[in-house]
Amino acid sequence: MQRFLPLLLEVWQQACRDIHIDRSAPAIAAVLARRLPLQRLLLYQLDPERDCLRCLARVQVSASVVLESAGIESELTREAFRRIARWCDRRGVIRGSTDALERDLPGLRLSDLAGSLMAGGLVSEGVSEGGSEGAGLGVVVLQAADTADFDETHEPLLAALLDPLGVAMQNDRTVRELSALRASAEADRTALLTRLGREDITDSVVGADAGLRQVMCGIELVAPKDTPVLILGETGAGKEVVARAIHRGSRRAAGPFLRVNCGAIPPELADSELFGHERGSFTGASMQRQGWFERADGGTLFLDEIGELLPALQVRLLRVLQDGTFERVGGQRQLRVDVRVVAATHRDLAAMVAAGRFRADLWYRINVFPLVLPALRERLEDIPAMAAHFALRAAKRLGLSPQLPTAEDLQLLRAYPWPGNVRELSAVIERAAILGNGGPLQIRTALGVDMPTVAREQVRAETPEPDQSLDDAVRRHIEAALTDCLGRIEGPFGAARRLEVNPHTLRARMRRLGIDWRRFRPAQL
Ligand SMILES: Nc1ncnc2c1ncn2[C@@H]1O[C@H](COP(=O)(O)OP(=O)(O)OP(=O)(O)O)[C@@H](O)[C@H]1O
Repeated sequence: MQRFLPLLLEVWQQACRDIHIDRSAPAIAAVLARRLPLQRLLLYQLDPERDCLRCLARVQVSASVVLESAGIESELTREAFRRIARWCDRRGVIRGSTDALERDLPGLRLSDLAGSLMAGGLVSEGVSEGGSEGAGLGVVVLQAADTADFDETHEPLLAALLDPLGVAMQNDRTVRELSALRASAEADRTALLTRLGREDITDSVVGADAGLRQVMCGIELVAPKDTPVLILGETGAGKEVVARAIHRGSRRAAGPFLRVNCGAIPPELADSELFGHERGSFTGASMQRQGWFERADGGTLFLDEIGELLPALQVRLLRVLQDGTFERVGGQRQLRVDVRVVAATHRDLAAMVAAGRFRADLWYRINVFPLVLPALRERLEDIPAMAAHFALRAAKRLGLSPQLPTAEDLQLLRAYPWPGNVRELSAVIERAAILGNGGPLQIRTALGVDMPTVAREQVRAETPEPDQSLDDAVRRHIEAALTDCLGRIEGPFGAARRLEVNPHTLRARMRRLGIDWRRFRPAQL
């Protein structure tokens, strides 16, 4: 190893110069060409989600350019993928002809490369020889010049190169994942704002001067303090709207507002989601991650559906609320954050405490200032303003001329019991606007008043329980698509195409909802 140090140093330097490996590869190849009879350098990345090998860079040394076949993917059978991944995990090195390499690593398509070749397996940084399976990152292939062959003295050199090239590939992968996540977050934000019919998130509380007057008085009193707030109300009544209003009225308004749906956190990741984890603290924790508490530092953390919080997390949450400290999963260091917690639930928490399903000490801690949000049927005076608000919003979003509800429409809306509260009202108005198609709102039809009884019963039977959260509905929808697509996400037969969303957005949503594509892959694939 000692004798390769100057060369390795140069390779490390080139690898660090540009985090995108396809851009650093030509300089790395030029450095290697001074010690090896090198004609081409090829870098392949393993994609475990799609069982394929993707060519990231294919450099011709004489031209020092990345050739066009970079980016091409070869789909592998499950067995071939596993075989190459295991070989990479062992940091394998092979020398021989195209046939020999393809025989030992089936799936690595090298048929257009003639002459003497060497290949080496790349793994994530920090995984020792024979380390955990699944660290395999990719393969580096070197092709000798036409007039020369690689010999056994070249193998130790390639073995020494696996470290810097592995790190370069890991960095490349991380940066790609981060930019994909960022793009999907941006896309989600834009889509959300469009769905809300807003240019930006400037929340308005309809009914602030009428049915919600008392709630607004409570918000005004408590917002400037750092006291925890518990918002109680039926599903869709506007608990998040109230939580945001508290945040806006607090000294933390310029800080982050983060919402966590406690019922949608996958149990095995719950600790890490809330409190973060240190790198390597469990399988799959390839990077350090900040949890929700750290990310909400200086702002407000909205714990929605707090009644669903797992018992173990109830204990940890109590500790953060008491002294503001916690540790990341796998970490020793105590972290201190300045976070105001606003919690919400549609459940009867007092009854859950009495039944032993929610910790009494946590309940006292979060129940310092409860705000009870009345159901929509208890504040019928808000219906005209809300119906007008949602009608104008729907017209804007659908590109239709604005139509307001008539007196007869309002009478119908007041007579309806609204089990789904404001969320349901907003959906009914949007449906009425679509049915009206620019003409008067079709409130009767949208409410199902004109439907024959049989059809109405059928709709009712198919309507999800009001208790089913939006996350549950989205999860079921994604899982159905993954089942049909055998776990594939991208490509013409992938779930993203079927759901008409960007694959990055779908992956981010699956991560958030804790959906693992592998569950949908048939065993033989
Ligand atoms: N007072 C209000 N003014 C304007 N829009 C409202 C109001 N209340 C609720 N909404 C709208 O109704 C929908 C549901 O509100 P929100 O998500 O705050 O309800 P929630 O009680 O938090 O629901 P869940 O219990 O399902 O989490 C949102 O689109 C929200 O913008």
